[in-house]
Amino acid sequence: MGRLCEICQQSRPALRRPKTGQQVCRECFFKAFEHEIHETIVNNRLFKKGDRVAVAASGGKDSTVLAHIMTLLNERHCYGLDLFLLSIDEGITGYRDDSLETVKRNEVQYGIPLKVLSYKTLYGWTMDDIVREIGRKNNCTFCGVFRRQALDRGAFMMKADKMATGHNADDIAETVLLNLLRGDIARPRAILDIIKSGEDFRIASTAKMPEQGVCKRCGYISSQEFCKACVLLEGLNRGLPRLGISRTRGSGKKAPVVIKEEGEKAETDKVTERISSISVEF
Ligand SMILES: Nc1ncnc2c1ncn2[C@@H]1O[C@H](COP(=O)(O)OP(=O)(O)OP(=O)(O)O)[C@@H](O)[C@H]1O
Repeated sequence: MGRLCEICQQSRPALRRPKTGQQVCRECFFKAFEHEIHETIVNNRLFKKGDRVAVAASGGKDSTVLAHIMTLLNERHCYGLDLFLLSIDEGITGYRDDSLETVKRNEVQYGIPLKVLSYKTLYGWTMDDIVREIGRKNNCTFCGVFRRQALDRGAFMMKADKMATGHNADDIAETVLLNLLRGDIARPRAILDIIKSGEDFRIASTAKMPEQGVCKRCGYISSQEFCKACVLLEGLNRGLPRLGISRTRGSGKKAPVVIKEEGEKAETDKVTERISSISVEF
Protein backbone atom coordinates (compact mmCIF):
# COMPACT_ATOMS: atom_id res chain seq x y z
CA MET A 1 0.00 0.00 0.00
CA GLY A 2 1.50 3.36 -1.04
CA ARG A 3 1.21 6.69 0.73
CA LEU A 4 -2.21 8.01 1.76
CA CYS A 5 -3.67 11.51 1.79
CA GLU A 6 -2.44 13.21 4.96
CA ILE A 7 -5.90 14.61 5.68
CA CYS A 8 -8.39 11.79 5.09
CA GLN A 9 -5.88 8.91 5.35
CA GLN A 10 -7.99 7.05 2.77
CA SER A 11 -7.27 8.06 -0.81
CA ARG A 12 -4.05 8.31 -2.71
CA PRO A 13 -2.49 11.79 -2.66
CA ALA A 14 -2.81 13.73 -5.91
CA LEU A 15 -0.50 16.63 -5.05
CA ARG A 16 1.77 18.17 -2.45
CA ARG A 17 0.49 21.58 -1.39
CA PRO A 18 3.36 24.08 -1.61
CA LYS A 19 1.71 26.08 1.14
CA THR A 20 1.63 23.33 3.79
CA GLY A 21 3.88 20.63 2.35
CA GLN A 22 1.05 18.14 2.90
CA GLN A 23 0.39 15.39 0.38
CA VAL A 24 -3.35 15.44 -0.19
CA CYS A 25 -5.96 13.81 -2.41
CA ARG A 26 -8.04 15.74 -4.91
CA GLU A 27 -11.17 15.88 -2.76
CA CYS A 28 -9.35 17.04 0.38
CA PHE A 29 -7.47 19.68 -1.63
CA PHE A 30 -10.73 21.12 -2.98
CA LYS A 31 -12.29 21.14 0.50
CA ALA A 32 -9.27 22.81 2.10
CA PHE A 33 -8.94 25.34 -0.70
CA GLU A 34 -12.61 26.36 -0.57
CA HIS A 35 -12.60 26.48 3.23
CA GLU A 36 -9.46 28.66 3.40
CA ILE A 37 -10.79 31.15 0.89
CA HIS A 38 -14.10 31.37 2.71
CA GLU A 39 -12.26 31.94 6.02
CA THR A 40 -10.11 34.64 4.42
CA ILE A 41 -13.18 36.41 3.06
CA VAL A 42 -15.06 36.24 6.34
CA ASN A 43 -12.19 36.95 8.74
CA ASN A 44 -11.02 39.96 6.76
CA ARG A 45 -14.56 41.16 6.08
CA LEU A 46 -13.73 41.52 2.41
CA PHE A 47 -17.34 41.96 1.31
CA LYS A 48 -20.68 43.22 2.58
CA LYS A 49 -24.05 41.85 1.61
CA GLY A 50 -25.21 43.52 -1.60
CA ASP A 51 -21.68 44.45 -2.76
CA ARG A 52 -21.31 44.56 -6.51
CA VAL A 53 -18.09 42.74 -7.29
CA ALA A 54 -16.14 42.78 -10.55
CA VAL A 55 -14.31 39.50 -11.10
CA ALA A 56 -11.33 40.42 -13.30
CA ALA A 57 -11.31 37.63 -15.87
CA SER A 58 -8.46 37.16 -18.32
CA GLY A 59 -9.48 33.68 -19.45
CA GLY A 60 -6.32 32.26 -17.87
CA LYS A 61 -6.25 29.56 -15.21
CA ASP A 62 -6.06 31.80 -12.16
CA SER A 63 -8.99 34.04 -12.97
CA THR A 64 -11.04 31.06 -14.19
CA VAL A 65 -10.52 29.47 -10.77
CA LEU A 66 -11.35 32.84 -9.20
CA ALA A 67 -14.67 33.05 -11.12
CA HIS A 68 -15.46 29.49 -10.09
CA ILE A 69 -14.67 29.97 -6.39
CA MET A 70 -16.44 33.34 -6.13
CA THR A 71 -19.68 32.00 -7.63
CA LEU A 72 -19.46 28.78 -5.60
CA LEU A 73 -18.86 30.47 -2.22
CA ASN A 74 -21.36 33.25 -2.93
CA GLU A 75 -24.06 30.63 -3.41
CA ARG A 76 -22.94 28.22 -0.71
CA HIS A 77 -22.54 30.82 2.04
CA CYS A 78 -25.18 33.30 0.84
CA TYR A 79 -22.77 36.26 0.72
CA GLY A 80 -25.38 38.16 -1.27
CA LEU A 81 -22.83 39.48 -3.79
CA ASP A 82 -23.78 40.82 -7.19
CA LEU A 83 -20.98 39.31 -9.27
CA PHE A 84 -20.00 40.06 -12.85
CA LEU A 85 -17.01 39.24 -15.03
CA LEU A 86 -14.86 42.10 -16.26
CA SER A 87 -12.49 41.41 -19.11
CA ILE A 88 -10.01 43.73 -20.76
CA ASP A 89 -9.31 43.18 -24.42
CA GLU A 90 -5.81 44.50 -24.98
CA GLY A 91 -6.08 43.87 -28.72
CA ILE A 92 -3.41 41.18 -29.08
CA THR A 93 -4.28 39.09 -32.10
CA GLY A 94 -3.97 35.35 -31.56
CA TYR A 95 -3.73 35.71 -27.78
CA ARG A 96 -6.45 37.77 -26.16
CA ASP A 97 -9.05 36.96 -28.80
CA ASP A 98 -8.61 33.26 -27.89
CA SER A 99 -8.80 33.81 -24.14
CA LEU A 100 -11.87 36.02 -24.55
CA GLU A 101 -13.62 32.95 -25.91
CA THR A 102 -12.84 31.22 -22.59
CA VAL A 103 -14.28 34.17 -20.67
CA LYS A 104 -17.45 33.99 -22.78
CA ARG A 105 -17.76 30.32 -21.84
CA ASN A 106 -17.28 31.28 -18.17
CA GLU A 107 -20.18 33.72 -18.52
CA VAL A 108 -22.48 30.87 -19.55
CA GLN A 109 -21.01 28.32 -17.14
CA TYR A 110 -21.20 30.49 -14.01
CA GLY A 111 -24.31 32.42 -15.04
CA ILE A 112 -22.86 35.88 -14.31
CA PRO A 113 -22.80 38.75 -16.82
CA LEU A 114 -19.66 39.71 -18.71
CA LYS A 115 -18.39 43.18 -19.56
CA VAL A 116 -15.56 43.40 -22.10
CA LEU A 117 -13.69 46.68 -22.41
CA SER A 118 -10.99 47.21 -25.01
CA TYR A 119 -7.83 49.31 -25.10
CA LYS A 120 -8.99 50.50 -28.50
CA THR A 121 -12.15 52.01 -26.99
CA LEU A 122 -10.41 53.44 -23.94
CA TYR A 123 -7.12 54.62 -25.40
CA GLY A 124 -7.57 54.56 -29.17
CA TRP A 125 -4.71 52.03 -29.47
CA THR A 126 -4.61 48.24 -29.46
CA MET A 127 -1.51 46.45 -28.13
CA ASP A 128 -0.84 45.33 -31.71
CA ASP A 129 -0.77 49.04 -32.74
CA ILE A 130 1.53 49.87 -29.82
CA VAL A 131 3.96 47.06 -30.67
CA ARG A 132 4.09 48.33 -34.25
CA GLU A 133 5.00 51.77 -32.88
CA ILE A 134 7.45 50.88 -30.12
CA GLY A 135 8.63 47.39 -30.97
CA ARG A 136 8.72 44.37 -28.69
CA LYS A 137 11.15 45.62 -26.09
CA ASN A 138 9.16 47.95 -23.86
CA ASN A 139 5.63 47.10 -24.80
CA CYS A 140 4.97 45.27 -21.48
CA THR A 141 5.07 48.63 -19.70
CA PHE A 142 2.16 49.89 -21.82
CA CYS A 143 0.23 46.66 -21.47
CA GLY A 144 0.54 46.51 -17.66
CA VAL A 145 -0.17 50.18 -17.00
CA PHE A 146 -3.13 50.36 -19.38
CA ARG A 147 -4.61 47.10 -18.07
CA ARG A 148 -4.51 48.17 -14.46
CA GLN A 149 -6.28 51.41 -15.28
CA ALA A 150 -8.70 49.74 -17.69
CA LEU A 151 -9.81 47.41 -14.89
CA ASP A 152 -10.41 50.40 -12.59
CA ARG A 153 -12.31 52.18 -15.33
CA GLY A 154 -14.42 49.13 -16.18
CA ALA A 155 -15.24 48.55 -12.51
CA PHE A 156 -16.25 52.18 -12.14
CA MET A 157 -18.38 52.16 -15.31
CA MET A 158 -20.16 49.07 -14.05
CA LYS A 159 -20.69 50.64 -10.63
CA ALA A 160 -18.66 48.00 -8.84
CA ASP A 161 -17.88 48.39 -5.15
CA LYS A 162 -15.00 45.90 -5.16
CA MET A 163 -12.82 44.03 -7.60
CA ALA A 164 -11.38 40.52 -7.21
CA THR A 165 -8.27 39.53 -9.16
CA GLY A 166 -6.51 36.19 -9.51
CA HIS A 167 -3.06 37.43 -8.48
CA ASN A 168 -1.26 34.72 -6.59
CA ALA A 169 1.86 34.46 -4.44
CA ASP A 170 4.03 33.86 -7.53
CA ASP A 171 2.77 37.13 -9.04
CA ILE A 172 3.61 39.01 -5.85
CA ALA A 173 7.09 37.46 -5.67
CA GLU A 174 7.66 38.25 -9.36
CA THR A 175 6.75 41.91 -8.87
CA VAL A 176 9.00 42.21 -5.85
CA LEU A 177 11.94 40.51 -7.57
CA LEU A 178 11.56 42.66 -10.68
CA ASN A 179 11.55 45.76 -8.50
CA LEU A 180 14.71 44.53 -6.80
CA LEU A 181 16.40 43.87 -10.13
CA ARG A 182 15.46 47.38 -11.23
CA GLY A 183 17.27 48.72 -8.21
CA ASP A 184 14.34 49.37 -5.88
CA ILE A 185 16.10 48.40 -2.68
CA ALA A 186 14.51 51.02 -0.50
CA ARG A 187 12.23 48.59 1.27
CA PRO A 188 14.22 45.40 1.81
CA ARG A 189 12.41 44.48 5.03
CA ALA A 190 8.96 44.78 3.44
CA ILE A 191 10.18 42.80 0.44
CA LEU A 192 11.45 39.94 2.60
CA ASP A 193 8.13 39.90 4.44
CA ILE A 194 6.24 39.55 1.20
CA ILE A 195 8.43 36.74 -0.05
CA LYS A 196 8.16 34.94 3.28
CA SER A 197 4.43 34.97 3.15
CA GLY A 198 2.04 36.81 0.85
CA GLU A 199 -0.66 36.06 3.39
CA ASP A 200 1.09 37.76 6.29
CA PHE A 201 1.81 40.88 4.29
CA ARG A 202 1.92 43.88 6.60
CA ILE A 203 3.17 47.36 5.94
CA ALA A 204 5.46 48.62 8.67
CA SER A 205 3.89 51.54 10.53
CA THR A 206 7.10 53.50 9.89
CA ALA A 207 6.91 53.05 6.08
CA LYS A 208 6.00 56.19 4.18
CA MET A 209 3.18 55.34 1.81
CA PRO A 210 2.66 57.24 -1.43
CA GLU A 211 -0.32 59.55 -1.23
CA GLN A 212 -3.14 58.51 -3.48
CA GLY A 213 -4.76 61.23 -5.49
CA VAL A 214 -6.27 61.52 -8.93
CA CYS A 215 -4.68 62.25 -12.29
CA LYS A 216 -5.18 65.85 -13.39
CA ARG A 217 -5.97 64.69 -16.88
CA CYS A 218 -8.17 61.60 -16.71
CA GLY A 219 -9.32 61.73 -13.09
CA TYR A 220 -8.32 58.18 -12.29
CA ILE A 221 -6.26 56.99 -9.33
CA SER A 222 -2.70 58.31 -9.36
CA SER A 223 -0.01 59.14 -6.85
CA GLN A 224 1.48 61.61 -9.35
CA GLU A 225 0.06 64.74 -10.93
CA PHE A 226 -0.53 62.81 -14.15
CA CYS A 227 -1.08 59.07 -14.12
CA LYS A 228 1.31 56.72 -15.86
CA ALA A 229 -1.35 55.75 -18.42
CA CYS A 230 -1.80 59.41 -19.47
CA VAL A 231 1.96 59.92 -19.72
CA LEU A 232 2.36 56.82 -21.91
CA LEU A 233 -0.63 57.78 -24.03
CA GLU A 234 0.69 61.30 -24.50
CA GLY A 235 3.94 59.81 -25.81
CA LEU A 236 2.12 57.52 -28.23
CA ASN A 237 -0.12 60.29 -29.53
CA ARG A 238 2.79 62.68 -29.98
CA GLY A 239 4.78 60.08 -31.88
CA LEU A 240 7.25 59.87 -28.96
CA PRO A 241 6.38 56.45 -27.56
CA ARG A 242 9.46 56.27 -25.30
CA LEU A 243 8.38 59.39 -23.41
CA GLY A 244 7.08 57.67 -20.30
CA ILE A 245 9.56 54.83 -20.20
CA SER A 246 12.90 56.43 -20.92
CA ARG A 247 15.32 56.89 -18.04
CA THR A 248 17.81 59.65 -17.44
CA ARG A 249 21.16 58.02 -18.13
CA GLY A 250 22.97 56.82 -15.03
CA SER A 251 20.57 58.26 -12.47
CA GLY A 252 18.11 55.40 -12.47
CA LYS A 253 15.39 58.07 -12.52
CA LYS A 254 12.70 58.53 -15.12
CA ALA A 255 13.24 61.37 -17.55
CA PRO A 256 10.92 64.26 -16.68
CA VAL A 257 7.76 64.36 -18.74
CA VAL A 258 5.90 67.54 -19.54
CA ILE A 259 2.26 66.99 -20.05
CA LYS A 260 -0.38 69.62 -20.47
CA GLU A 261 -3.61 69.55 -18.54
CA GLU A 262 -6.37 69.52 -21.07
CA GLY A 263 -9.80 68.23 -21.91
CA GLU A 264 -12.58 67.37 -19.55
CA LYS A 265 -11.84 65.44 -16.47
CA ALA A 266 -13.70 62.14 -16.37
CA GLU A 267 -16.56 62.04 -13.91
CA THR A 268 -14.52 59.81 -11.76
CA ASP A 269 -13.18 61.87 -8.91
CA LYS A 270 -14.77 59.51 -6.48
CA VAL A 271 -13.24 56.44 -8.03
CA THR A 272 -10.66 56.13 -5.29
CA GLU A 273 -13.37 55.89 -2.66
CA ARG A 274 -15.53 53.49 -4.57
CA ILE A 275 -13.18 50.91 -5.88
CA SER A 276 -10.95 48.87 -3.70
CA SER A 277 -9.04 45.96 -5.08
CA ILE A 278 -8.64 42.62 -3.40
CA SER A 279 -6.79 39.58 -4.51
CA VAL A 280 -7.61 36.06 -3.50
CA GLU A 281 -4.69 33.83 -2.65
CA PHE A 282 -4.64 30.33 -4.07
N1 LIG B 1 -7.12 41.11 -19.76
C1 LIG B 1 -7.56 40.98 -18.51
N2 LIG B 1 -8.86 41.19 -18.24
C2 LIG B 1 -9.31 41.09 -16.96
N3 LIG B 1 -8.54 40.76 -15.92
C3 LIG B 1 -7.25 40.54 -16.14
C4 LIG B 1 -6.68 40.64 -17.44
N4 LIG B 1 -5.37 40.33 -17.36
C5 LIG B 1 -5.13 40.08 -16.06
N5 LIG B 1 -6.25 40.18 -15.32
C6 LIG B 1 -6.42 39.96 -13.86
O1 LIG B 1 -5.15 40.05 -13.24
C7 LIG B 1 -4.78 38.77 -12.67
C8 LIG B 1 -3.30 38.51 -12.82
O2 LIG B 1 -2.97 38.58 -14.18
P1 LIG B 1 -1.65 37.99 -14.82
O3 LIG B 1 -1.49 38.60 -16.13
O4 LIG B 1 -0.58 38.04 -13.80
O5 LIG B 1 -2.06 36.51 -15.17
P2 LIG B 1 -2.00 35.15 -14.44
O6 LIG B 1 -1.37 35.22 -13.06
O7 LIG B 1 -1.50 34.17 -15.42
O8 LIG B 1 -3.58 34.95 -14.22
P3 LIG B 1 -4.57 34.25 -15.23
O9 LIG B 1 -4.17 32.79 -15.18
O10 LIG B 1 -5.93 34.51 -14.64
O11 LIG B 1 -4.37 34.89 -16.57
C9 LIG B 1 -5.65 37.75 -13.41
O12 LIG B 1 -5.85 36.57 -12.66
C10 LIG B 1 -6.93 38.53 -13.61
O13 LIG B 1 -7.74 38.55 -12.45
